[in-house]
Parts: sequence; C-alpha cells; structure tokens
Amino acid sequence: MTKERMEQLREQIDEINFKILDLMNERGYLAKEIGVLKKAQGINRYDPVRERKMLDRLIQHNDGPFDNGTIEHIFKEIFKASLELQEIDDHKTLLVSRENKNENTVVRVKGVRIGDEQPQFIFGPCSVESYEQTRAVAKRMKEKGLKLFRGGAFKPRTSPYDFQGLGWEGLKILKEIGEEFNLAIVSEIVHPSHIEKALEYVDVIQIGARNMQNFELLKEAGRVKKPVLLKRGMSATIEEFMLAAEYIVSKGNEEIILCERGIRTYERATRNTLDITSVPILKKETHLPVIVDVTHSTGRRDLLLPASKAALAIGADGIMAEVHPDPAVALSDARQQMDLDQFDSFFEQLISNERN
Ligand SMILES: C=C(O[C@@H]1C=C(C(=O)O)C=C[C@H]1O)C(=O)O
Repeated sequence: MTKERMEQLREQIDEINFKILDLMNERGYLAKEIGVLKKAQGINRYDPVRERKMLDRLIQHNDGPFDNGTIEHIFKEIFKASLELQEIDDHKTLLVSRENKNENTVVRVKGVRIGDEQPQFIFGPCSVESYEQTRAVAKRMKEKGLKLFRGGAFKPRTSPYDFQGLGWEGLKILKEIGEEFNLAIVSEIVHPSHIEKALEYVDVIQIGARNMQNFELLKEAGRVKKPVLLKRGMSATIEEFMLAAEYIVSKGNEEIILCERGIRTYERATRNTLDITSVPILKKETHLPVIVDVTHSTGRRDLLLPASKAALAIGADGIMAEVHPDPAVALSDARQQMDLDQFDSFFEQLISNERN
C-alpha cells in the first residue's frame, strides 16, 4: 500500500518537474527577449530593483512549506541563470576557437609544419652569449636534422642586474648561424617598436611569458606576416592565454604557436608547475598548435625527458628545450640547460620513444 502511494507521489513529482521545466524555459525565452530590448536601448541587463520587487511579491504570496529564505534563494538562482542566458548571445566566438575554425592551423616555418601530424622540436641556448657558443649548439642540431633553433637576444630578466642579452648583436649572430646551417630562428622580441626590424632576423617572433599580456606588443605582432610563438604567462589562466592569442589573430596574424611553460604555484620542487592538461584543453578549445617548454616549466635537467614524453603523449605538437655547450658557465639558466652530450642522449631517447 505505502509502496503504491509512493509511486503515485513520484509520478506526480515527475509531472510537476516537466511543468517546471517547460515554465522555466518559457521564462528563459522571455528573459532573452527582454535582454535584446535592453541592449538596443543601451541599458544594463542586471536590474536589482526589479529583482527585489519580484522577490518581495513572491514572499508575500508564499504559503509554505518552503520558507522565505529558500524561495528567495531558488528565485535568485533563476534570475542569475536568466541573466547568463541574456549574455550568451553576446559572447563573440573567439577567432582562435575551434568553434570558429574546426581544422588545425598548421604553422609553416622553413618547410617545417608545426601542428601537423609529426611532433616538432625547438632547441637552442637560453641566451645568445657569443658566436662560438651559439654555433656549437646549432651545429649539433644540424647533425640531427633539426630545423628550429631558439636563442634569446633580448632577455627580460627578473633582476635588472642579471644578463640582459646581447640585443641586436645577438639577433645578428642568430641570423648568421641560421643562414650557415639553414635553421629557422626563434627569438624573443620585447618591444612593439622592434617587431618590424626583427622581421629581418627571425623566422618566428617569440613573445615571452612576462609579456603575454603586453597588449601593444601582441597587437604589433598581429599586424605582421610572421609566425608568433606565444608563451603562457606565469600566472595566466588558460582563458587569459587564449585571449592573448586572440589579440594577435584579431589583427590579422593567425600563425600562432601556443607554448605551455608552467605556471606559478606553491610547489618548489620544480621551477614552475607544468600544467600538462592545458595541452589537450588548448587543443580542444583552439585550432592552434600547442608545444611544451620543458626547460622553463621544470627547471630541472633530470625531468626534461619524462616531461617531454608526457607532453607528446598528451597531444603536444612539439617540445622546446634549452641546450648550451657549457651550461655551468651560462649567463642565464645555468642549472637547467643540457650540455651537448646530454642533448644527444635526451633526443635519442625521445625519438626512440616516439618510434615505439
Ligand atoms: C529579465 C530581466 O533581466 C534580468 C533578469 C531578471 C529575471 O530573470 O527576472 C530580472 C531582472 C534582471 O536582472 C528583466 O529586467 O526583467
């Protein structure tokens, strides 16, 4: 008997659920229409006075069993959801989003296709310190058939007393070595007014983590026809990272490589915390290639190989890492760069892992 009664009651609840659902959606359409009218008149969508009046009237009519606080709470949720519904129509689809463009963007640099099937590798010293130091790394890369060479000439350093890079002199060295070994040069540019001139020297403009929200720099990089390697800011959310890329694309340059380089957390065992799941998230949310900088994220030589394997396994389009002929005397990042022998064994193990 009680069992039957319970079934009956549940049936009634089910019916009421459907009625509430239909009424909620009917209400949603009305709220959306009000949203359109408000937008046309340029008035604020959120109207707390109207909300207060509605809540007061509802409470006056409330005969229980729910108490007034609960009714207020439930209806406030409905108002909030209606407001969100009004705003969804207004969200422009980002140009960098998969929703806007389904196929992968493939960035082509000197015959290398980044974001296509094959993973790609960008190696080189943290900073260009001299012609000889830079050339030694480039030579080793050439021997491996590698094409993408990184090297910092303009170095945004935390301390003004640390090595600031060789500047234009460094870019000249990179250009010369790039020509000698037919390598593509990836180097950071820090000032919007340098972008134009840098086109003569680099094949990929890097925008570093500290400049991810330098909006003038992003806009300038968006105005040129040159691939951009955009690093995630040290404390940037994935959404902020995507919006930084949007700045570049919105100015006309779609050739962007996103680079996850670790984020700042409380963990001190690594230099930064490699946010490995940002890779599949960015691949899903955007159509841009995503690479992982294993050097800056981990800050530890012993983690370069496992972090690289993890990055490729989770879907990264490439790996970036730092190599120096004599890391102990390097002017920047001495503790985390690989020497040439370590580089040989790192790369050998990485590609044999890829082959298997
Ligand atoms: C729908 C409106 O816009 C918003 C949503 C409300 C609602 O869901 O009832 C109420 C006030 C506004 O914050 C409106 O102004 O009527």
